[in-house]
This record gives sequence, C-alpha cells and structure tokens, in this order.
Amino acid sequence: MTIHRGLAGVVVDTTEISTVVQQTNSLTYRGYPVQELAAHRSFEEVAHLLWYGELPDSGQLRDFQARERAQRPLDRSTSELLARLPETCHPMDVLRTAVSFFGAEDATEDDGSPAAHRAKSLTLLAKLPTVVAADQRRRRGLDPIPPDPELGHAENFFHMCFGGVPDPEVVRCFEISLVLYAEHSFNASTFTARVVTSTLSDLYSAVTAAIGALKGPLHGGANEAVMHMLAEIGDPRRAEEWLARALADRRKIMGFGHRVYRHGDSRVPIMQDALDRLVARATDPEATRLAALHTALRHAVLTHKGIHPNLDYPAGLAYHLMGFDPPAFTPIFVMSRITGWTAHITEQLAHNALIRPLASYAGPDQRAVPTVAG
Ligand SMILES: CC(=O)SCCNC(=O)CCNC(=O)[C@H](O)C(C)(C)COP(=O)(O)OP(=O)(O)OC[C@H]1O[C@@H](n2cnc3c(N)ncnc32)[C@H](O)[C@@H]1OP(=O)(O)O
Ligand SMILES: O=C([O-])CC(=O)C(=O)O
Repeated sequence: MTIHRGLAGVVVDTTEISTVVQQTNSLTYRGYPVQELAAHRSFEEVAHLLWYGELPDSGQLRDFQARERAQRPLDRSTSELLARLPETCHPMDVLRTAVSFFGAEDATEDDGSPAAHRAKSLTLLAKLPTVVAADQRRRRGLDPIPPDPELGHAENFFHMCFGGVPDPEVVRCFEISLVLYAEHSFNASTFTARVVTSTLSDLYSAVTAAIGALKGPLHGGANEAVMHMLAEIGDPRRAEEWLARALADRRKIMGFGHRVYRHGDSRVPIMQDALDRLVARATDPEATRLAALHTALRHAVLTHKGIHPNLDYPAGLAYHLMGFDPPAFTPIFVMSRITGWTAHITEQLAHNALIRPLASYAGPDQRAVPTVAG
C-alpha cells in the first residue's frame, strides 16, 4: 500500500472550474487565463463566471449586481450576535460564526439544486464584506457604517471600513486581489468544503468548515502572518540574518512555497505589480521601508532556499498599504474565495461520491481489554 501523506500528488476527482498547471505556471478559471480576467474584468463578473460557467452579458451583470447590492445589510439579530462576540477572538472566528448563524437563520428550502445554491452563495458574497467591515470597525472602537447600494462591491467595502472610497487605482488593486484569490482548484479549504458536501450536508456547513481550514497559517492565514514576520524582522538590512536563523530553527517562512507550484505562483507577478503601484503612490516613508524589506526578504529566500513567494506574500503587504488591519487579511480572502468554494459545492453535488479515504493502521496489535480490578 502506498501512503500519500497530505494527499500530495493524488488526483481525487475531475473539475471543470479551474486548473493550475505547475509546469507552465498557468491558472485558468473556466478556461480563461486569470491574468486576463484580473486585467479586464470585475470581481462580480468573475463570480458569475465561476458559478454559471460563463461571463455575464450586460443584462446578466446588471441583474447580478442588483441582487448583490440588495442583500448587503445585516439583520438585527446578526448584528447583535456579532456585537456579543469577544474582541479577543480572531476575525476568522467571527466570520465562521456568522456563516453558521446565517445557516441557522435561513429557512428557505434547500433542494440541493444549483439554483438554490447560487441564491445562497450570492447572499454570502453580499453579506460577508459587511461582517468583515463591521468587525474591523468594532475592534477600532467605531460604529458600523451601513452598505451603500450606489457603490460597486469593492468600493462599498472600503466605504464600510473607512467611511470613504480611496483613489480608483487603490480600489482596482483591491479588486485584482479578489479576482486572484477567488479560486484555486482542490486547495485545502475547497477540499474541506467538498468533503462536507459529499456527506449531503448543507452549503452553510461546508462554508463554515472551509473558513476553519483557510484560517491556518499554512493556507490563507499566511497573508496575515506575512505582516507579523515583516514586523519581527523590522529592517531590510536584517533580512539575511533573520532568514538564516529562521531556517536554522526550521521555521516556515510565511508567504513562500506552494504545494502545487514549484517554480513560482502564477498569480504573484500580477499581485506584485499591483503592490508596486500602491508603493509608488504612497507618501508615507514607512511604505517605502516596508517595500524594501519585502523585496530584501524575497531575494534572500530565493537565494538561500530556492523558494518562491506565493500570492499571500504580495497580498499581505498590499492590504496593509490599503489600510486594513492584519487580522482582517484572511477574512478578505474569504470574501473572495466564497465564490470558488460555492462553485465546488455545486459541482460536488452534481456528481457526488462520499469522500472517505483509507488509512494504514500503525497502532498496537489487537489485545484484550484488562479486567477492572475489584
Ligand atoms: C494561498 C495559499 O494558501 S498559498 C500557501 C500559504 N502558506 C504559506 O505561505 C506558509 C508557508 N509555506 C509552507 O508551509 C509550505 O510551502 C506549504 C505548506 C504551502 C506547502 O508545503 P508542502 O507542499 O507540503 O511542502 P513541504 O512543506 O513538504 O516543503 C518541501 C520542502 O521545502 C521547504 N519549504 C517549503 N516551504 C517553505 C517555507 N515557506 N519556508 C521554509 N521552508 C519551506 C520545507 O521545509 C521542505 O524542506 P525539506 O524537504 O528540507 O524538509
Ligand atoms: O492551492 C493551494 O494549495 C493554496 C492556494 O494557493 C490557494 O488556495 O489559493
């Protein structure tokens, strides 16, 4: 029996949603290169593509946007629940709890059809940013700002976080990050969602579990961890020395390495370009210092360990420069990946097979239970 720890290299099913080809460093969503989608399409159009298999025409996009904008507000019971959660819990715990609560509250029939799933998916796409923004404000001691139905998805998120919409170039960089984070085949959180779905459980349970899987620093949690690591290093001149010690201590360098890509993550050049534009327009010298440190560490890791950055590396610093707090970085990833997860939930149900692998037993040989003395 061959053991594949971590399921490395194991092909468990087919998918029509996206493909990651490590040999050519390419990533396509429904056949379209992600580079082209990031350059020319909005996040809402990409969500439609992932869910329906095609980009929307203008009428479909208008309808999609109208439904998304209408569902952004949170009801009173959700706001009250979120206000009661301790501020010591991580924002990913808040998001996980919110999705679980949405599931408990949703009394609409779930007949397992793609139409029912797409309606629930759109509700989550619309409401998750409202939760993330309200939670970031609460931690800063500020009241929530209601969503503005006149604004697009990305603009509205800035409005709810900061009470204003920044320069269009900043909004565009943010939207690019959402497009890049939207989908990545059978990654750990998507696979988690597919495992839960394979038992014929409901969509909210699958998404709640996926959020838990994304939270870990070996997966989505790395974008937040990148900022903590840069803060620990502090100075670009310390990057080499810090790295040598971290590698000697067998630490994982956050934002580097990937299970599938061995020669660099296909999404990094696009996100790095967006990050460079953010750095170029920043007036704060702190931004230049952080960018120099970011570059110094990237060169050091490549030179001394031969490992390339993954998407979390440029995205982490980009979110910092946009003004978001590091604990909100992985929740922003969720706001995007909700599209990929739910596309996979629908696909899993369409050709369902219970996911249940085998294990090679390595415990004690069979033995008799001792009789209880006395
Ligand atoms: C959006 C995303 O989820 S992208 C991933 C985000 N996660 C991170 O950035 C966390 C840091 N990276 C890692 O921990 C890993 O690269 C992973 C988990 C992403 C992928 O790991 P795997 O495919 O399991 O590879 P594995 O961990 O076995 O690494 C292979 C070798 O490269 C080393 N390596 C890989 N990534 C790193 C890293 N970031 N820092 C230091 N060493 C690394 C490993 O130590 C191992 O070396 P060894 O053979 O000498 O022991
Ligand atoms: O594919 C993976 O293993 C992790 C990743 O990059 C993602 O989920 O975007």
